[in-house]
Amino acid sequence: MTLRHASPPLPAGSAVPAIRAVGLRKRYADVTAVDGIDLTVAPGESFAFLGANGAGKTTTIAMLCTLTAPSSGRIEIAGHDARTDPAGARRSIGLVFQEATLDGDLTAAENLRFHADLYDVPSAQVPARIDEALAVVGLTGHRDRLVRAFSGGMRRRLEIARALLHRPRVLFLDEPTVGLDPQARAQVWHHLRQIRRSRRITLFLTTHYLDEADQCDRVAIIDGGRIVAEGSPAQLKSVVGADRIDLRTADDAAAARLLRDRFGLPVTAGPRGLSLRAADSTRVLRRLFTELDVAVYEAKVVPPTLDDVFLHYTGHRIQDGTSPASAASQQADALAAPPVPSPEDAMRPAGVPPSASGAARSGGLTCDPPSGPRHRKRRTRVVPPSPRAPGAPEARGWRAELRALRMIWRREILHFARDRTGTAVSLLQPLLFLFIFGAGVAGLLPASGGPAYQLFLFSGILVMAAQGPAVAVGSSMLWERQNGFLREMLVSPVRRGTLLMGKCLGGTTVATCQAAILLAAAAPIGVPFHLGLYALLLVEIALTALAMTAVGVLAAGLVRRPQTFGTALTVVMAPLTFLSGAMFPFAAMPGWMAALALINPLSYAVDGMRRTVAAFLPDPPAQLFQQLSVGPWHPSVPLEWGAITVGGLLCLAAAARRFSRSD
Ligand SMILES: Nc1ncnc2c1ncn2[C@@H]1O[C@H](COP(=O)(O)OP(=O)(O)OP(=O)(O)O)[C@@H](O)[C@H]1O
Repeated sequence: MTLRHASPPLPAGSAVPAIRAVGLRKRYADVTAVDGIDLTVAPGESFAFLGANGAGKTTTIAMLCTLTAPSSGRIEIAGHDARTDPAGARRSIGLVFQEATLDGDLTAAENLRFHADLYDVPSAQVPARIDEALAVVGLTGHRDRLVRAFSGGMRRRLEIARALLHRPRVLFLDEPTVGLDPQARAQVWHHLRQIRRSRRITLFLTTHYLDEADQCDRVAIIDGGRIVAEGSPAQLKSVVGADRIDLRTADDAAAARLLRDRFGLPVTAGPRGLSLRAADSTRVLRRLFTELDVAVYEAKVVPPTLDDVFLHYTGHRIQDGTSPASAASQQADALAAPPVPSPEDAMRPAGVPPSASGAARSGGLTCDPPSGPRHRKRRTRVVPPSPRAPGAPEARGWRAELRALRMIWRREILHFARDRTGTAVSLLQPLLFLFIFGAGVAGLLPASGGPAYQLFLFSGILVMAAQGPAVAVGSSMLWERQNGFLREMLVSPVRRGTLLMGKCLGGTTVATCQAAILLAAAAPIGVPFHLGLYALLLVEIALTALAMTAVGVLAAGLVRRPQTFGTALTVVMAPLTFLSGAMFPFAAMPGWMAALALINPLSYAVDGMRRTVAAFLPDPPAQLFQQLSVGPWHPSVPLEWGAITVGGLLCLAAAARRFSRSD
């Protein structure tokens, strides 16, 4: 049975709740993480979701923020239906994730700028908003420092600043202070209080810290995926009602016996003395000092806390750690902390469940029917569609999407420009192939070409240099998923297709730049200097990079872990490179290998570039520069590049389709 204090009436003029969820449920393969949650949060309210580890807090917040699709149920954020108008819902929310989701390789200001562009904050306002957001969280002096050098508390404050930048109506905070030291926690809360004072923003936070929940207007206790109690901290505590009296006496055993037999009060003994509950603690204390035949050294009255409320409704204390998902862990919790009976429980007739007595006692409570399978159907309500929230921004147009695309692209370029070591290392392999492997093999082939072998190798080296960083975009997406940054993009109102396109264009540009650096090696190995040739090679490198980036992002949609992606990449790309004709001519391949080369897309890129180089050579050795052929037919160069481009675009479409469906 769920006990709920009636939600406060919405403030005048705000008919649209900040958050409304009805019958929210999320089922993973073998776990029901959220099991039928209904809640309404008014604009300007602060609302805490209090629950132990695994209770379903993060899953609920992920659904409310449109990051995870509910298995069933309905969500509205500031009047926007999360299913039919996810962009509207996303524009209305700011989210501070449980794990840091900042880009450590960007500065604080760059992280904020990135966010402003994703949310299409008017360009003219962006510098002032960045200054303001940094000032609100006390980070003005750290504006141009790389975030990777920030402490945990500074990162969390920067995330709060970022979440506020687009002026959301609702700020979601998932365990905002988890892992922070007490000083950093205090700072975060100081800033949150300031933000609440200065803006009429709705705060929705999940926490398992009681003091944080205690500061909120309303608290919902979640256990096993269900809300078991909801109300203001004072209302919830009033359900427990009784104060706790901690006693130190001259003889605890005798005192406990007397308290039970003479006073009729259930007592628990602990390492720090005796504990009992009393609704009228003042009267009980007076009796203790006058009527108990055992000396009382110390008596401490502790008013009910949210932990007592939590214990009352869940049967375990929140500090006990994980939510008891299984009967075994429930037993362990029960053993670790047996529930202290409240006075109502003590007075309750046998057979009446504890929460029923609480409901009977507390005025102003609303009581949902029990949530067993028989009753669940009756709880499902149909919520009529809400009008659009007043002042809600217009739907995003193509300009906003273009702006986001440019920013995502720019971030890739910034990473590339700052990672000089990475660039140097990835250029090393093709250079080693060209100058060491190439020079060595050239010595073996004096009759068929000699130094011409390096000319032959050159196109393969260019493809290799473009292909590596291009495919690696898939790996970077998986790392971003793992370190959380991808969620910053996914929770924004930007279309997923735009996010993917931005990553692809960024990857294509970086890969093209890397391979273009190798054009500097063209003259030393004898490629004639001709601007037309260099321009053609640059276009071909870019087409190769685009196609391989698309392959990379498609592959990223098929695996979950970046480590798996890295291994798969080595296993797949090494044979494809050898089978592409990059290092030996098609004519030298045995029949089975030549057949495989024909179905290898890299072969067409290598062949296309090689034929471009050959067209500018005065006398290319025929044996080395033999074209790729399907029987007697030689595909033309435009056909080869057309096939590569179409193949790349098909991969991109498949990747976009997969990306738009993933959580
Ligand atoms: N992607 C997933 N696949 C399978 N089970 C999941 C997934 N995400 C969450 N769960 C399960 O759903 C339940 C609720 O998890 P959730 O992360 O929402 O809890 P929480 O209250 O946020 O816990 P914490 O305080 O530790 O973050 C847990 O049993 C968890 O193992």
